[in-house]
Amino acid sequence: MSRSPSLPERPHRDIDPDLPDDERLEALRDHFEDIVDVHEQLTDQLDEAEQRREQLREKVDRVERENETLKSSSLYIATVEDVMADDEVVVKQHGNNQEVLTEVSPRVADRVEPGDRVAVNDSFAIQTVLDAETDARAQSMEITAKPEVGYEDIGGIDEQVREVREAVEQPLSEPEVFDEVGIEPPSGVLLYGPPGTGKTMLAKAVANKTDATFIKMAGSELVRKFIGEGSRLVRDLFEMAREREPAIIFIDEIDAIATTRSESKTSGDAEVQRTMMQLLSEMDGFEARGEIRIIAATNRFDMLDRAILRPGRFDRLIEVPEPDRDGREQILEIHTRDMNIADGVDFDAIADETEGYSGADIESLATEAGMFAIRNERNEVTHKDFVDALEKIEDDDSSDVISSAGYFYQ
Ligand SMILES: Nc1ncnc2c1ncn2[C@@H]1O[C@H](COP(=O)(O)OP(=O)(O)OP(=O)(O)O)[C@@H](O)[C@H]1O
Repeated sequence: MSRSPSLPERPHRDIDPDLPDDERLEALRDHFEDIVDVHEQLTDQLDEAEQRREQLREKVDRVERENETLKSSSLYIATVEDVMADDEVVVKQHGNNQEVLTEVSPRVADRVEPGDRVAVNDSFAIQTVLDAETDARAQSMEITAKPEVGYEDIGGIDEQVREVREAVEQPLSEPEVFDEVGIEPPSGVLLYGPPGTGKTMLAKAVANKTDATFIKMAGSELVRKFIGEGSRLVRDLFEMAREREPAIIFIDEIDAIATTRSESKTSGDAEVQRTMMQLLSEMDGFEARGEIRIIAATNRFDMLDRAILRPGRFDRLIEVPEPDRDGREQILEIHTRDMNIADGVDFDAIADETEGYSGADIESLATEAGMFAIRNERNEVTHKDFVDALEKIEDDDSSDVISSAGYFYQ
């Protein structure tokens, strides 16, 4: 930044009033010349300041224009391959892998390095450098080498457990069975039903049973701001799975990228559509009898784009409903396994009282009952604690604590 020039010294002269007239006149003339001199210097400085102001205004206008372009036009994601002299770089665009020699906006020129992920505009000029890709990958995927959930931890959905084992576990553990019979196992399995009913648990339990890495990604994570980013994440997801075979890919909230869209085709919609197409093409590309299985889940089956349900895609649909009375009792037993339960706790009666509760709601109920025991300085949980917990939950929020009650999903 340039420093503002220092001001000229203020002219000052002591003129003795007792001097003869001609000498006083001479002194005043000198003083006047000093003043003219300073005035000229100040005028020069003012001109310079004005020029600088003009330059700054132009710069502000340019930045504002660039900002507007950045905001208004679609940007594409690319990776920098090579940085050359004269602010030129080679970038490879995600999505089509096109390599282009392009220029960098001077604003970001000194920050661009090979390997960076950048956003480019229609003419491939680099507009901005994005966060490190590793971070984006790490943030959006949950990877567990061996999840600690077993089938015995899941209550009330035995039929769904059986179906998942057949469609996901068996192709991984006994692929030869499918070979011998000469059929392809289902490509993808879609679990649908209200929230908190055990869909994620099911996927984790299969991974545990088959010693497969569990890789979870939420559909909402795949809906990205920049063009090409969602499809890139989908590619990363499958790449990650290939690196860690055997693997179970679990895409939660698949509706975020696979809903039926209205007539309006905004660029955001088109991008979501592209992400879904990338997912389908990755699924088409992998070996049905291979070591990677894919499970998706949704609470909004009604909104799904039917294209994803075609054969070869998510072609095995498994509904995971709210637990029935017996299911609720089983889930209660599972979630109280490690609790110090007093004699006389009547799970049968509690199951009757919890109509509309999901598995997750029942888990909260058990925790709440335990809290009542602690508040009363007991280490045993009594039937009354469960009754108090039920009352508290109903009082706290009769509408949304029982999240799955009346939830529309089909
Ligand atoms: N059937 C069940 N048996 C035992 N526990 C359950 C069951 N369903 C849900 N839970 C409990 O609720 C928690 C949340 O369940 P989970 O994440 O599997 O639900 P989900 O169906 O995937 O929900 P969402 O649709 O909101 O992702 C589990 O960690 C578990 O403690």
